[in-house]
Amino acid sequence: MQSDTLRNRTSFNHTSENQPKAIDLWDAALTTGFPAALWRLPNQQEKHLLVSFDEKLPRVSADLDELPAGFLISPFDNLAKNAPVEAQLSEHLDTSDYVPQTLFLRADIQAIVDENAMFVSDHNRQREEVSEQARQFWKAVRIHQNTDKSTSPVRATLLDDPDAQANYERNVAEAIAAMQRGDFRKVVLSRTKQLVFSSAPNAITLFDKLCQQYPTAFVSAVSIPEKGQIWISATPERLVSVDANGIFRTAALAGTQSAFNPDGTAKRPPEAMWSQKEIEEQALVCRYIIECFKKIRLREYLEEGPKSIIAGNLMHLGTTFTVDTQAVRYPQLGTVMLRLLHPTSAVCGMPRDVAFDFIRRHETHDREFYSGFLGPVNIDDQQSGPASHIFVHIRCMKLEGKQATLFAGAGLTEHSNPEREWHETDMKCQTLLSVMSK
Ligand SMILES: C=C(O[C@@H]1C=C(C(=O)O)C=C[C@H]1O)C(=O)O
Repeated sequence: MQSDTLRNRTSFNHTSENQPKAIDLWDAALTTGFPAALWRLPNQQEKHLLVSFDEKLPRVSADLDELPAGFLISPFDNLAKNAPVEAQLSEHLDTSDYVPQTLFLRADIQAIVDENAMFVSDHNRQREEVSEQARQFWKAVRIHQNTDKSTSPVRATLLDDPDAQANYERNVAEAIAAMQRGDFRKVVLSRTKQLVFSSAPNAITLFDKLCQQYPTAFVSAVSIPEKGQIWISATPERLVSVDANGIFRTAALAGTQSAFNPDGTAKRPPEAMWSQKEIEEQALVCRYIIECFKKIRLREYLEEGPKSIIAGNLMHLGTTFTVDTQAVRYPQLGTVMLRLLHPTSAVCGMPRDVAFDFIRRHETHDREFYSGFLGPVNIDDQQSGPASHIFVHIRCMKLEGKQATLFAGAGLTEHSNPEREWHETDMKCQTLLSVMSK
């Protein structure tokens, strides 16, 4: 197969011999050093894969209206490194001193994989511009197609940090004291957990297991060769979506409990009991979203919830907000809300700037892409037109060869209990850990 034969959309039937599979495209991207993203939207079967021919990814501002088809991944702190926190969080940030940190993987090759076939299209900018990259890439695909993929199972070992719990609980206690003094109302403190594998695991295998185990999550694997990292996640939290019909969606998710009863049976969401602390915590996220709508004087939103929502091994309280951008004549709503919403109080706190500063002073790890956002932008699926689906990057891990770092946080209010919050972050780590022992 020559790249020349791949104009716009080519379909490969999995049943015919010697056709590449998604794993061949993914492995070829890894060996040629091209960035790649693999994802599956909530409640969908089809999987998507894209490969970008930019070895160093462009840093962009997350403008859903301007960007071509691709995939965004933003760190938690996605603002100017050189601007003070107050300036960064101000709505009036002068964008001329602003160095965007959001990475953009342009869809130079895009594949949609469903049960029977794979459809590949190339969005080559100027064909000549990337013809050498395309040649290298398809050559690598052919090599991978003919490579035996049977690998021995990889074992994951948790690296114990004996001080981690005490350090986390001390920070939580300080946050509670600050909130009792009235310094702020909510903050999300996170921690990490380190793992080492017996050999570098294949991200696609983990991705497939996550897709199977969490049908309602946004599951993704993003390879960023310039950082030597692959980020893998199964997040339940939608930040901003604008579908092919111009329907905007966002959600307020907070409050956490196990989705199982102590006897191991699954809880029924409508019967879940929530404490006042959790109800307030989630209400703060709703209020934050409504404040963002108020800033742009948008009143025509549909609010549904809060309802108990299953997210794998956990249950959360969630409220969804929907706007018909065509009816309200606000086509840029997705871009504007993305800018206003991130970081929401589901991952930062309230008031946002004070919570952001508290996190910066207390967390000893860099959150990097954890609690940032990620997702496809202006990507066409098989039926409708282009759509963008951006999610909050939680329930995630960073893979660097054989090493993995899991990230998890818990929303704190003045009524929090440090030990319980630690336990909550442990349950959140289980979302990914549970597929690694299988
Ligand atoms: C911060 C995380 O999750 C967020 C915090 C929650 C909470 O504090 O109850 C619940 C869902 C998410 O909005 C995480 O998973 O790391």
